[in-house]
Amino acid sequence: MQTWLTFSAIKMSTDKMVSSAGVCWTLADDFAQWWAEGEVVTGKEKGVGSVGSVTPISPESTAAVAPTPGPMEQVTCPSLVEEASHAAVTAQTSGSSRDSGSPLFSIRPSPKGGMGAFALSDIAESTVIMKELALFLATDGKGHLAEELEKLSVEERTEFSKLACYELLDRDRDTAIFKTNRFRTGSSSGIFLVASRFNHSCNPVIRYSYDYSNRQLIFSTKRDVKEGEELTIMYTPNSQYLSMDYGFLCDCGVCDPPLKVPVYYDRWADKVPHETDDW
Ligand SMILES: C[S@@+](CC[C@H](N)C(=O)[O-])C[C@H]1O[C@@H](n2cnc3c(N)ncnc32)[C@H](O)[C@@H]1O
Repeated sequence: MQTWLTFSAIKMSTDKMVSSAGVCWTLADDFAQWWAEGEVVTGKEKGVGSVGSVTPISPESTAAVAPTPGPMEQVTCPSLVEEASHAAVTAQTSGSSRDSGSPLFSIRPSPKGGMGAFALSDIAESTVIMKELALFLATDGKGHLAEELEKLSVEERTEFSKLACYELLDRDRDTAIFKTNRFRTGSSSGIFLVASRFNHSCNPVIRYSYDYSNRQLIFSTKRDVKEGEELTIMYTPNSQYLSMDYGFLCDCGVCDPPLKVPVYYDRWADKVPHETDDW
């Protein structure tokens, strides 16, 4: 019998509570920092413009081969549902705001494609369903990803290679996996093995923020969730980038016409953790 990977809500001790100061972060602040530090170096990072009005770069620099998705081989990662990875264990033990130890969600095949996260019970609005440490952080800088991958154990490296991969993002498979799954964590991006399994919706169920103090990605519900519902996040507020950056066309039904893009949005910054509800 197959056992899905499940995630429990564990009561947080006071010292593990996240300070709001640690979570608060804006793209504008961070962009100013990269710019000043000269960390804006390659590919997507070559934003043009000033903080607050970042000019989108052309699709070619992200999906060099073609702007529209062709047939792609989706890594469905069958073994993920049976093995608790390093990050999964971290996610479990990092707890949530709910007192019960019962599982809140499982990772299993999704009708959207590949794997997805699904609620195992009704979950109330504003529940922290997961806190996850990064498997690693890396920039797009030449060689940095390879350097970080070198540091992983064999098991961690295997988990990374099982993640979904939109192959048109890069000829190098590791880089393509990195780009398909990364979350922005300031001047670098992080790979979070469990968070990587959450699919996109333009009307997502989950909001996510990054806690710099504890280096955790925090997922919480935006509204009440019903048992069995897929737990989705928003990768980008502009659905036209989903085909170029992730290889699928959005069929959520709420993004046509496209969602309003806030002025501070930089398309370099897909999957930017945030705290507000304004997109
Ligand atoms: C970060 S992964 C998300 C988890 C992925 N489904 C898996 O199996 O690991 C991103 C990939 O998931 C798929 N995906 C995510 N959201 C989707 C959606 N709303 N509709 C179709 N495919 C989606 C796309 O293939 C995308 O490249």
